[in-house]
Amino acid sequence: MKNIAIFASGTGSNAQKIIDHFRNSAIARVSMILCNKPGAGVFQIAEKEGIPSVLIEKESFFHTDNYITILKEAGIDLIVLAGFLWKVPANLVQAFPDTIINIHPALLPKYGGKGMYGHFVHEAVITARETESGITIHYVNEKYDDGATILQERCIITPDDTPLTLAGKIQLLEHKWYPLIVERLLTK
Ligand SMILES: Nc1nc2c(c(=O)[nH]1)N[C@@H](CN(C=O)c1ccc(C(=O)N[C@@H](CCC(=O)O)C(=O)O)cc1)CN2
Ligand SMILES: NCC(=O)N[C@@H]1O[C@H](COP(=O)([O-])[O-])[C@@H](O)[C@H]1O
Repeated sequence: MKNIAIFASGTGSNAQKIIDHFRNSAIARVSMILCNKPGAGVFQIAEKEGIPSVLIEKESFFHTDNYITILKEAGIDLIVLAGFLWKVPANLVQAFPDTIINIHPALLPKYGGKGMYGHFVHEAVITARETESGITIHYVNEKYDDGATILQERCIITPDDTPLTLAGKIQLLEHKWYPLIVERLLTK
């Protein structure tokens, strides 16, 4: 049984889909949820699902190895970032080589980097009059959105699309593909 830790900062819809995917699975389980935003919706998901949750404290996260210790002692096999809005520090990246993944709501390398998260991404894509967008699932390195790509899936943007309608198209792709990629990585 593999152990998954999910890092999130918001609603947690991707976390919920991953939890649902591995419910009653012999392959893996979501054994920990970590979040840096008190009151974030993902904490309600953790409580509902009976999954231990951790509130990430900024100073400790960026200046100690405390969370590395927590994750190692929990026997975490894969760290899944799902709307986590802080840069994972180098010590954590180095402690879990090729074991941290992220989902980005655009087709990297475009529309990535500092400031490019959530609705900001979709607004930039619509403003640029792109005819397609999509998702990128990638390994996490010390930089934002710079790690090796694992999967990209695309969606068409129509002239009547807004940042909100595009977000809906992107979310459907995320919810379909992220759980499948997590399982593929844990069974290869
Ligand atoms: N070391 C890494 N850490 C993280 C990565 C990564 O690729 N490497 N991905 C991000 C997720 N992400 C895009 O996919 C992303 C999230 C947030 C930001 C950003 O600009 N954040 C703001 C802070 C926002 C806040 O605190 O509310 C900032 O850094 O000023 C960019 C990209 C997760 N971590
Ligand atoms: N650059 C990072 C970024 O923008 N991540 C995005 O945050 C959302 C989290 O939604 P959720 O909390 O409902 O899973 C997702 O759309 C994810 O792609």
